[in-house]
Amino acid sequence: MNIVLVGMPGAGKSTIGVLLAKRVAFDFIDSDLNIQNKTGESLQETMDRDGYLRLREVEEEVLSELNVKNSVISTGGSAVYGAKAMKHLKKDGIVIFIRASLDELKNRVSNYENRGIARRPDQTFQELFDERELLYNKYADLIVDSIKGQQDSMIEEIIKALRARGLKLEHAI
Ligand SMILES: Nc1ncnc2c1ncn2[C@@H]1O[C@H](COP(=O)(O)OP(=O)(O)O)[C@@H](O)[C@H]1O
Ligand SMILES: O=C(O)C1=C[C@@H](OP(=O)(O)O)[C@@H](O)[C@H](O)C1
Ligand SMILES: [Mg+2]
Repeated sequence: MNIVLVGMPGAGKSTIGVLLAKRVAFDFIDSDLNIQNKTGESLQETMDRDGYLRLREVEEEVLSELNVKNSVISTGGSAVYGAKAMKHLKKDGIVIFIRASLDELKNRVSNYENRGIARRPDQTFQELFDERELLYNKYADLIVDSIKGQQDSMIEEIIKALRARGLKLEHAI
């Protein structure tokens, strides 16, 4: 069984993911790095040359090809646009929506224009937030609020919720 983190850019998926993996003695995958490995370039370079839809396409390929167990998978914020990938991840994974407020995200993502977010060029942060909120909720098995400076207690909350769902986590400390 895997633990899959979804949510907006800046929500804390990568930060929480690696800490959580260490806590529960799972492997850790940040799918953004897998994408860069596959393309041999940065996410921004892929998007600059081929557009944001191409980045979403590669992301879906990478996620659909994952064949892992006992792993925490921190996805990129646009992963939920890939229905096939999400179906694949949900087959053997619990999906956790790391939910941050729009205001908190705005503080954390200061460089919205050039941070490599896979979005329509005319789309505002608010519009993107609203569009994606629906998708994160649709795929989430669990929702955990991303509280400023509270990474440790978020991890406690996740472990508690996973155990309540029957996940063994026998090596968790
Ligand atoms: N709970 C939190 N409180 C304060 N800052 C956080 C929290 N979680 C993440 N951050 C910060 O927000 C930024 C984005 O985090 P990151 O893990 O890269 O998010 P994501 O992978 O969801 O885009 C980083 O600078 C990180 O240190
Ligand atoms: O939300 C997005 O469109 C994206 C988020 C990024 O990952 P993080 O969510 O980890 O920042 C990365 O996958 C890519 O730049 C696109
Ligand atoms: Mg990330």
